[in-house]
Amino acid sequence: MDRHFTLLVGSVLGASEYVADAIAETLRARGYKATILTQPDIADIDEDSTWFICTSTHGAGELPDNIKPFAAQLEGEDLSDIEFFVVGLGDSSYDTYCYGAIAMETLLTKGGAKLMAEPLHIDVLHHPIPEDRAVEWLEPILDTLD
Ligand SMILES: Cc1cc2nc3c(=O)[nH]c(=O)nc-3n(C[C@H](O)[C@H](O)[C@H](O)COP(=O)(O)O)c2cc1C
Repeated sequence: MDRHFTLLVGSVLGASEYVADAIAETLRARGYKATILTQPDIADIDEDSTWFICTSTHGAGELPDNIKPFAAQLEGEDLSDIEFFVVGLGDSSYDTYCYGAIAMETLLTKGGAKLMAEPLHIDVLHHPIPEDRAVEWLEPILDTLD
């Protein structure tokens, strides 16, 4: 019950930040601690916390600029002590749908981190209020956690 989540946000236009806010609110309502990092840096993450990636995709399947340095920090790191969740925002009209979220998942998994639930990819074409979809996905997962 004393789990601490660190939300690691990748966003250009702010939608993923709204989603991270809603996730943090949901976590806090359950008694968990939640910290949001909008300029994620490995040095700022509480070492006992569960990581919660929340990122959109921009460009041709690229991560938002604000999370790129963090992604670079993870290259080659031993992440075997890390447990993590992933929520990605994307638009399914792109061939590179949710590639940013997939890239983060791949990096973490490569480092040995443990994925705690099947990632959620939110298609903003079909979910005009992505934070509602994120909370709907998260609630039943939290029912089974700890
Ligand atoms: C210039 C541009 C490029 C985009 N490229 C992709 C893409 O390659 N793949 C994808 O799934 N979504 C893509 N999107 C959709 C965004 O990921 C989506 O609008 C998301 O909600 C933006 O979230 P943000 O406000 O947190 O950045 C793109 C959007 C824009 C404006």
